[in-house]
Amino acid sequence: MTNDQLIDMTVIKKPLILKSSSSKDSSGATLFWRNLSVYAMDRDRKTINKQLINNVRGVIKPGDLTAILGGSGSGKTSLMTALALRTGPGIVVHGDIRVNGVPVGSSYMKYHSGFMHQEDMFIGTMTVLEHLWFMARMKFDRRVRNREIRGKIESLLRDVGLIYRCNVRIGNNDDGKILSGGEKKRLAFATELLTDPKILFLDEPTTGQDAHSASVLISELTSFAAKGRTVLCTIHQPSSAIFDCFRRIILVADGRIAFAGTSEQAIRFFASQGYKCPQTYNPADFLVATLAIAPRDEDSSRRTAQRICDAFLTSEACKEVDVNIQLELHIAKTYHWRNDISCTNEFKQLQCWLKLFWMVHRGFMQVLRDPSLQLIRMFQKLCLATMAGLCFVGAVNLDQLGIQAVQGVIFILVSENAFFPMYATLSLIPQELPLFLREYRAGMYSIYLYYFARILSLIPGLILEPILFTTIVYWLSGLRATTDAVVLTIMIIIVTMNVSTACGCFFSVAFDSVPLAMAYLVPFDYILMVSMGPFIKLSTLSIYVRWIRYISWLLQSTEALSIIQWRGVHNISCESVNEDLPCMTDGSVVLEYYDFDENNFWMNIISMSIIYIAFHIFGYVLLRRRCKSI
Ligand SMILES: Nc1ncnc2c1ncn2[C@@H]1O[C@H](COP(=O)(O)OP(=O)(O)OP(=O)(O)O)[C@@H](O)[C@H]1O
Repeated sequence: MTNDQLIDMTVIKKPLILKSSSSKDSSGATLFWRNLSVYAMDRDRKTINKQLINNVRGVIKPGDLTAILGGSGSGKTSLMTALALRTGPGIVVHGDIRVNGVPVGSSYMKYHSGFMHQEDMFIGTMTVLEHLWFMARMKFDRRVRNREIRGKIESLLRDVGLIYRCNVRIGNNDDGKILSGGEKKRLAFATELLTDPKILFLDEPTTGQDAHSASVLISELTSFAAKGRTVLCTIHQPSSAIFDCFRRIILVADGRIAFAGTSEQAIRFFASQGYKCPQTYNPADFLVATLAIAPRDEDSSRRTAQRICDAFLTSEACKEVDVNIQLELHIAKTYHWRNDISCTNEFKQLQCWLKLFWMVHRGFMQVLRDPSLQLIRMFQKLCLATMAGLCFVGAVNLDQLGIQAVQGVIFILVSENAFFPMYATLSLIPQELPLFLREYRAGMYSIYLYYFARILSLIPGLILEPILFTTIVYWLSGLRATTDAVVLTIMIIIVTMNVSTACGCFFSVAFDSVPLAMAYLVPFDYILMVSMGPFIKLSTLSIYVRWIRYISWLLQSTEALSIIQWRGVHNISCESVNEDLPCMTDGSVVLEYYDFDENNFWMNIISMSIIYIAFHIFGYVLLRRRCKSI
């Protein structure tokens, strides 16, 4: 879909009823919490490392734009992620979090709330439109038609001012066509608005934006809240104009609530505690500065903050919070219809295979559009294949020296299509893990779908590359010129490359970083390489590494390729050989010399396939474990 198509698209006459994950129930959501504490656990997950939030309560209502304010490290993000039920595994939340008086779980929040994170994460190679389209497909009910999705995306792009940037790539840093930091924030905002969530959480939405863009975003939030949505955001140093837009504020200091209510109430409350905001001061700055823990005067500023938090507990504003909570509980008991908040059953997720399609599509675009990865890689393959092939021009003959040349070409074919892809895949998971975890935790897809989609999107490259490389080397070196031999050689090299990539995937999941994965992979590769065949007779391998025979796909690949070249060859000449040296006139003798068995051909292919599946199964299991533990 082009920009023009999108802009000129016929306006849909009847009102859109988008069956997003949250739009089925149009009633508002009053979120309240009581006795809420949040703890960060130690690595062992048994002992508490730090209390992030200390026994707090509060209410936010539909229609209100509420801001959580506080100094850096005061606990704003911890409070908001706890309320959104999106804390990581190392965080424990204790307390009562309810919507419309009913306790809610993370699945409710997944379906009915949006969460805009402080750090934007996008796939830089996608355009704005492609990104929103992908998100819509993943988040919308499957009954929503494409036309409706287009309409929704168009109106959102207009609202956030990105309509004329819809075909621009989101970009990373090194490519000319990229969105600015502020535009990325607006895109992240539009992404969350796609599903029209009942509750919207935003962590520092204005960070990185100029004053004008920040005000535009806040006014967008105000209009979104005005539609009966509940909006809660954390914010750092808002300007006076932005501060005035917040219907209610929650001030946080050292994990406690220092105030909750309107900004006017806050200023009056602080004045009553002896902290009067000067006329010319930005009230937000004043309130945050009063509560901030000054590094040079930590004890005294901490005492001040604690005193204000204690005073808030006996204030009128706190009583108002309590009254509101009691009222919500009473309404929930009296009007049972309001309790029907678990309408997620009606939501029909996109079918697995369609999700897989969109994820593979995104993966393809990532691979295809990454010039650093694709073009350079193909060019490199082409050059390497030509150079390697040229080294063997005229050397592959049916004589004693030719035997060495054939085994040399086989070594080049196997090693070049094994080691490079293996190392190239090592960065795959560490690079993508943060985005994947975010999307997985937002309930967009399952772990197995992600893993499967990622493998599928790599496969075209893993077929094209070996075909290109093998064809050039095969032709230049002049290996056995029968169709069978060429096709089988290409097939085995494709399998070899795929197994190597599966091994790379496994190591990339197993270790947190690329250097750590390399530290383990390099010695493993040495063993694989030494036991490939050309360097040592397999029967003389030390007993400690003899097992490698069963798991070394490099050895199995070398054996299969050697069988292709030497099976049925009976006329190797001995003319150029010194009379004292043995002469191998038959292909079967050559295979024997390397301890290869002619009957192992299909067994090798089956073994390589089993190793491929095993690496991916282990990779998937480890990825699952990592997702549950990070
Ligand atoms: N997982 C954790 N383990 C230990 N300490 C943590 C953890 N998460 C947060 N903290 C600490 O808890 C405190 C509150 O963190 P939080 O991110 O909620 O603050 P914040 O008010 O959002 O800060 P900022 O405005 O700088 O983002 C900080 O001192 C932080 O270092």
